Amino acid sequence: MSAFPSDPSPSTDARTPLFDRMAVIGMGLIGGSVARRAMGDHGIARELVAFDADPAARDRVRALGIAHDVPDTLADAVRNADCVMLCVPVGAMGAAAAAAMPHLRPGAILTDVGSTKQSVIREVQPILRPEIGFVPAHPLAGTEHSGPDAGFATLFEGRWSLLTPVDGAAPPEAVVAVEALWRRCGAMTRRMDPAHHDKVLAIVSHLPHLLAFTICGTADDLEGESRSEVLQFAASGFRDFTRIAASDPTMWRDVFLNNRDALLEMLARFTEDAQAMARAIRWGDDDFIVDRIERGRRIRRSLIEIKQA
Ligand SMILES: NC(=O)C1=CN([C@@H]2O[C@H](COP(=O)(O)OP(=O)(O)OC[C@H]3O[C@@H](n4cnc5c(N)ncnc54)[C@H](O)[C@@H]3O)[C@@H](O)[C@H]2O)C=CC1
Ligand SMILES: O=C(O)C(=O)Cc1ccc(O)cc1
Repeated sequence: MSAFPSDPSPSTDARTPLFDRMAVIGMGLIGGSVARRAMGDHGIARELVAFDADPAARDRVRALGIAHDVPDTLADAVRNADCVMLCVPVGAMGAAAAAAMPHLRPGAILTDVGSTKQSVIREVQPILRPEIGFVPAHPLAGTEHSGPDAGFATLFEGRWSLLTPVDGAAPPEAVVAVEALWRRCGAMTRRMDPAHHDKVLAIVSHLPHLLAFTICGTADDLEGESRSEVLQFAASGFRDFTRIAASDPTMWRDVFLNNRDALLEMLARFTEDAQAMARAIRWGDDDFIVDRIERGRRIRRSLIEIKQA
């Protein structure tokens, strides 16, 4: 494995590419965004190869010109790559890693962008060849859109990318190289324990998506006039939920099923808190209600302060 220097700068200047040949597997929102960034001469890869299991997606990637090469097999895409990034739904990570493994060249780095980290590690680690470095990662950036047309090169700018390296799964220089890759995508990086990652993401991302899907379902179940009025008079609160609820079903089914324990724990806590709010409304407990709303406002203000800092 070649030695990669530590690269703390988030600069986007053209420079010596980190990788000679990088392969992106799964050319949807995230893979398509990484590919567009890498094709934009940000010192990421000299050659960007892309593969998607869906032939229509491969054709679209060719038409968009967001990869140097789009082979028809995963084996051809990963062969001779020094970095392979899996950008498929988390439920497909194990199969994609297994399909790639025999064709990876010794010293190659295998990384992923999955929204859950323990499940991906559980599936990839047992099949990892000793001469391959595996560096799990997760960019905290996305939209409700999916597919090859949804990506854009600036998606990761100013956003976090969390790395959850596992002892013995990759040499230190492979972890540094993946950090450098995300910085060249414009992201800030942090290393995190995989179990901790899954707990944090359960509350900041997975539970909010679950709530959005559920509230839209609840509104959709209303009968007659009330149901049509939901759409007619939807104010910004409900609209904000519908944006999140427009996200890809396969991706989110996989996230929920692959972060089951942490998500169910957060859902149980949420349900308890929602019940406490229901009780306060029933009994007219003004102080409790105001206290909860003020907490929400404080969190919103501190988020805006962090963004402006
Ligand atoms: N959408 C988002 O906002 C974010 C998603 N992620 C993670 O990134 C990954 C990709 O998500 P998106 O790009 O949003 O999904 P997407 O649905 O836009 O794209 C996924 C692509 O993977 C392809 N695919 C599925 N199985 C495959 C396989 N076995 N081999 C090759 N290609 C395969 C599909 O045909 C599709 O084109 C997921 O693991 C997701 O959890 C991470 C951060 C944000
Ligand atoms: O669109 C949104 O609101 C998101 O929350 C994007 C997102 C979705 C999944 C992730 O794992 C990370 C970020």
